[in-house]
Amino acid sequence: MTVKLFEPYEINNITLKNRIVMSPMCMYSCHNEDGMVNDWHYTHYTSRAVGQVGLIIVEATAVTPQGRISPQDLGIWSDDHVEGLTKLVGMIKAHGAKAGIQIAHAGRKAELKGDILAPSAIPFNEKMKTPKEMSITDIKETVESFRKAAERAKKAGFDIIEIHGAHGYLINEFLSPITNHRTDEYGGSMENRYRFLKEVINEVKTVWNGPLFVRVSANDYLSEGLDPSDYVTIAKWMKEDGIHLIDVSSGAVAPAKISTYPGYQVPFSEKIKREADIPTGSVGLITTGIQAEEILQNNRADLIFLARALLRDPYWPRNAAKELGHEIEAPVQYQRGW
Ligand SMILES: Cc1cc2nc3c(=O)[nH]c(=O)nc-3n(C[C@H](O)[C@H](O)[C@H](O)COP(=O)(O)O)c2cc1C
Repeated sequence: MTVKLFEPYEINNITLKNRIVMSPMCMYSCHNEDGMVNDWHYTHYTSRAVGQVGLIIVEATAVTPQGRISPQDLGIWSDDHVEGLTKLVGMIKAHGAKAGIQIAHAGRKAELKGDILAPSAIPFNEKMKTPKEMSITDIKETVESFRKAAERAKKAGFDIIEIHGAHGYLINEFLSPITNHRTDEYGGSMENRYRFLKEVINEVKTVWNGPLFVRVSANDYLSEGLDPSDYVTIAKWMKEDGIHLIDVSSGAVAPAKISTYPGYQVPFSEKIKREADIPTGSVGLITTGIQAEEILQNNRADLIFLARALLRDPYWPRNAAKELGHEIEAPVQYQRGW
């Protein structure tokens, strides 16, 4: 039986050399609150490319200054960001990985000075600021900022764009009835709550024809929130709107107690993949090659997204290959010691 984890994967004319994806992870490492890439980012991302990860997705990168989660987040809200991102993409690709970027807006979970934005004026918890309810102008401007971010990502040479629609940030806040109490065309029915994401997708697609992913939180873990069945419907709409893959995460739209265990989000990916008939990525406590291979062999996801496992071990792919009895070529520099 071939080892699927190390088979190439083609998506919308881009070929990944294997199915291993570095999941987006904020590094909160910008200096001067300017959103600029610095040496930390070059080293951090390039070392995972050297470690033979197939696709590196650069962390949640803010489409507006107000859309940062923290002042140290990476930014893509200005043309000044393109130069550093171009160098980063070049370094990632020089080591054989494809480069992706997650474009994001933090919504009511921004921990910043000044106004923060959300579909409705409901704070995340009692310690956080009450956001301003977005006007139609705020909505239109934010949708446009996603398009401009995509244009800059294209200029920087990224292969893949992922829209951050998960974890209780702005897009997730529009989708969930817990955080969206609007009475206009952006609130009420699920179709109306999807409208903001639909507009972001359509706007991004005016400038981007490469692979386009969306990360979702497929379960709010609260009875009044969304569940994986709702996300099957949303995934069908996203497929119609031209999304190529759904990266399936969960939670964080509102405080909720959940228990996590190895592969706890895999069933959500499996359900969306089967019932909406769209490629998915699975993420969450996937730590071994055998676990990753089981998910792929049983068609429960198309790509394996790894976060903390790759923080601990940039050479995770090499170790997973050993575990699965599969040979992968070492980078030239390591051929004596791989
Ligand atoms: C330090 C850190 C930063 C993260 N930042 C992001 C982010 O920028 N965007 C995102 O969608 N998820 C983010 N996540 C979530 C991860 O991408 C991933 O979904 C989660 O950690 C579960 O995967 P794991 O069990 O492999 O770590 C972050 C996680 C960590 C540990």
